Amino acid sequence: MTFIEMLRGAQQRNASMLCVGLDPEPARFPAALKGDSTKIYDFCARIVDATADLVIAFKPQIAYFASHRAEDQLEKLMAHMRRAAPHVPVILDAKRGDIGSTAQQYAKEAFERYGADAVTLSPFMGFDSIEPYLKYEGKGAFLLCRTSNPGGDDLQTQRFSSVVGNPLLYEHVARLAQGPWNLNGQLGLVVGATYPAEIERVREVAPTVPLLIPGVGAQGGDAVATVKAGWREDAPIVVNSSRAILYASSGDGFAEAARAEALRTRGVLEAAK
Ligand SMILES: O=c1ccn([C@@H]2O[C@H](COP(=O)(O)O)[C@@H](O)[C@H]2O)c(=O)[nH]1
Repeated sequence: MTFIEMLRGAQQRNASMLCVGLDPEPARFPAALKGDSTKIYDFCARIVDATADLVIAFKPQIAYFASHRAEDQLEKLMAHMRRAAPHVPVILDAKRGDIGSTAQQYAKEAFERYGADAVTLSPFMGFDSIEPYLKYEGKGAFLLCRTSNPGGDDLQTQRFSSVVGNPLLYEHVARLAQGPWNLNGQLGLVVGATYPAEIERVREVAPTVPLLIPGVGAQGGDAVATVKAGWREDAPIVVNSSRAILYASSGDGFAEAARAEALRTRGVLEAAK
């Protein structure tokens, strides 16, 4: 099954466009696990088990594992998600971008080592830095387009004057992902929930690619405006929330609190369709 088919399947089965982001910070774990980086797997597996029937996808952010030398726990978590929630696609948030030969290694890491269904990529180095990922049939790749952080303005909203029509850089990325770069329908775009007007613009330029939309929850993005701007029957949107769900409670009932927050967020998103 391809990544897009998995997304559509999970969207329907779980009536959801919510993605739970797995950004484990041991310093924020509940008392029994607090500060212990050997418990990253245990913490994340509890969150996965508590929310697997509520999500369109899970999104582990690789830096939260690598910074604790916990790649082995990420491998174990990927295997757990595959076993416990086989219908839920996993997007590895790695934001890779490098020359082709190195990109081949990153693609192998994402799809073979970790078994991810999709990966996030920076398009900054051009098509030959993306191509190695597209060789993995059925896997997905989300290109950074209009990111959720304020610094996104530094480049992404600048005019690209050498291209016909003088598009903004993020509009140009959207156009490439909708058309010439999207050889086998594997590409999607990352657009921040903190910029709903730009989500709407991206949807005009790229009407049929899936959008990964981080920024609701801890970053304060507007969930309702996000759905109004980006949701389409025929092109999934994947709205990510990480910290607001993971750390909904710092008590022993953290997994139950995470489920309650995921249920609430899913409800807000669905009601805005
Ligand atoms: O534009 C972007 C791209 C990626 N992210 C990632 O999403 C989550 C957001 O976490 P919250 O706790 O919900 O704020 C995190 O992993 C980022 O690296 C993003 O925020 N914005």
